[in-house]
Amino acid sequence: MGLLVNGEWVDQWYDTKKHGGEFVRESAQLRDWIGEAAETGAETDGRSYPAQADRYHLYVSLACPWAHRILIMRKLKGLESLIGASHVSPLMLDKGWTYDQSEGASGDPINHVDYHHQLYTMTDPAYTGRVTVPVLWDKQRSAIINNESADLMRIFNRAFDELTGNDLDFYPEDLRSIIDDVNDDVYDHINNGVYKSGFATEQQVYEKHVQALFDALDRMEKRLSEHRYLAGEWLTEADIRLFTTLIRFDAVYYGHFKCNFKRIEDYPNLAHYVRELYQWPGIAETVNMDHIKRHYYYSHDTINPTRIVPAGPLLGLERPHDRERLPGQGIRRRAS
Ligand SMILES: N[C@@H](CCC(=O)N[C@@H](CS)C(=O)NCC(=O)O)C(=O)O
Repeated sequence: MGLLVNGEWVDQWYDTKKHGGEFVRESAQLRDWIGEAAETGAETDGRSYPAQADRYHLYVSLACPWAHRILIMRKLKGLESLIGASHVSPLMLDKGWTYDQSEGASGDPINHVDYHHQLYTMTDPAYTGRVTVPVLWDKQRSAIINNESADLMRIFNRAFDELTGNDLDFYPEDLRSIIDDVNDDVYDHINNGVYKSGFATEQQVYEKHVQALFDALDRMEKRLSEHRYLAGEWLTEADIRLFTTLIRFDAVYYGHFKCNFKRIEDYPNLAHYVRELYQWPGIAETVNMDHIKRHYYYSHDTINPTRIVPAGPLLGLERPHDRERLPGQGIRRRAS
């Protein structure tokens, strides 16, 4: 694993020493938009490009929780025929993410690159920073349009609606303040909290983040004991953002990242909630447990030097759930 420095690839693990043993996530740098940013609730000073069929291409990892959000949005917003997708190999080693088909990648039919970092240097030959998935690629300009999953969710939620006729709204205006509050808590303490726990290189830093993670899981458990979904009766982007961490939790974060006060299976509401979302039409097809487990256990050799990938656990995600006991209305439609 590494990063680009002035357009040159440097093989280097996260520098936690610089921050007293803390993993500090770098902000995404490429933040252009598609369609009207204001309509999606976004504030951006990036440029905006038009929504067009077959102009954009998504590059993801099937292992990555941030990329997974976008695959779910692409599926539920009916964008698969308009926006193609390629996935990297689950093994992220000295050259970073690769499109090596012999290692489980899809290959790259658009730019024919071997390494994901080449997409960044095609965009900016002097790029300095981490090379992350997901990215949305503009085939017309041969450049990355945006590499921040939170932005891409909002773009997919709105920009292509006139082309697809899909008016499902995962960020309804009247629920935005609740969604924003939940997102802040979930992002800092859960989505990023598992990484801050797992990548910590000092005992007290790990303990601080793992405690904050489980305090936040307790808050979500309580919220979901009263409401079918995080923002109430409607399934929103907040649920998708929590789901991609929960679905990886018992298989990866509990063991590999030492987030082990409890499993998700031990929380009655979270356990049933994750099953409801997994069983939501289209979502199970976006979950690839083989890539998820192989990526983390094989790529992070500082944490797991033997690279043995655990055989279990058996997750039983197809088991029935009890979420119908709470009132739910599904996904909001923009017109309603
Ligand atoms: N802010 C980004 C973060 C994405 C991210 O960190 N992706 C990970 C994979 S799960 C990655 O590509 N990491 C490579 C690295 O940090 O070098 C987003 O949400 O889109």
